[in-house]
Amino acid sequence: MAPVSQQSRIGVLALQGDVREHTAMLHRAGAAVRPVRRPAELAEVDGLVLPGGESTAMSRLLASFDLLDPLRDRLRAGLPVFGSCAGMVLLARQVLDGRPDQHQLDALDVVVRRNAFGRQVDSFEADLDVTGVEGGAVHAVFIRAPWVEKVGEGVEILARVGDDTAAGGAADRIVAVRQGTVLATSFHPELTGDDRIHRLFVRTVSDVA
Ligand SMILES: NC(=O)CC[C@H](N)C(=O)O
Repeated sequence: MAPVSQQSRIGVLALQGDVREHTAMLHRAGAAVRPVRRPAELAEVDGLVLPGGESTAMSRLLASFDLLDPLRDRLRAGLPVFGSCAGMVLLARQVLDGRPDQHQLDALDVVVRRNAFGRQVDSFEADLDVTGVEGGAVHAVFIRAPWVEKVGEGVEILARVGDDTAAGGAADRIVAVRQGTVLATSFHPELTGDDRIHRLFVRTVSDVA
């Protein structure tokens, strides 16, 4: 098999959010990386990352850059995608506390609660076991993070985090999921210098490319 770097062209949606950080991690994970801002750029990639940032802003920009329908079409056709935080919100079938004008990509059969862990000041870090990631816990950074409130049948839960502020006692919240070639995390693996989640995604892309 040819090295991953020659096989997989992975796009990073470059409209808003932490595009640079994802780009650096994908390079480290051995992928050829392209910024995606236009339909023609989207057409050329074998996988796509939707970065962390602000999902309402990103969804508006997707519409104004004429990317919404082409992206939905490619996702329906099986384009592998990884969304972190705001990216997870965009991929979800439904968002519980989304803005009424927020567009959903509906590529992941989950219901998410946006800003579920609270506001910017409630950002936190935690060490998580993530299914499919070997070599010990993943240090996860949560910034105004969503959690997954409900998963559909084909969705695999990869990680949970304890929420000790939950009403009625501590609860476990779902913070990483996979459905086929769609991967999503509530947290930001692009910010911690640990490229194992990006490697997992690059492997997924090269398996289907
Ligand atoms: N760090 C993030 O990506 C925050 C996501 C933000 N809460 C949103 O709804 O888009």
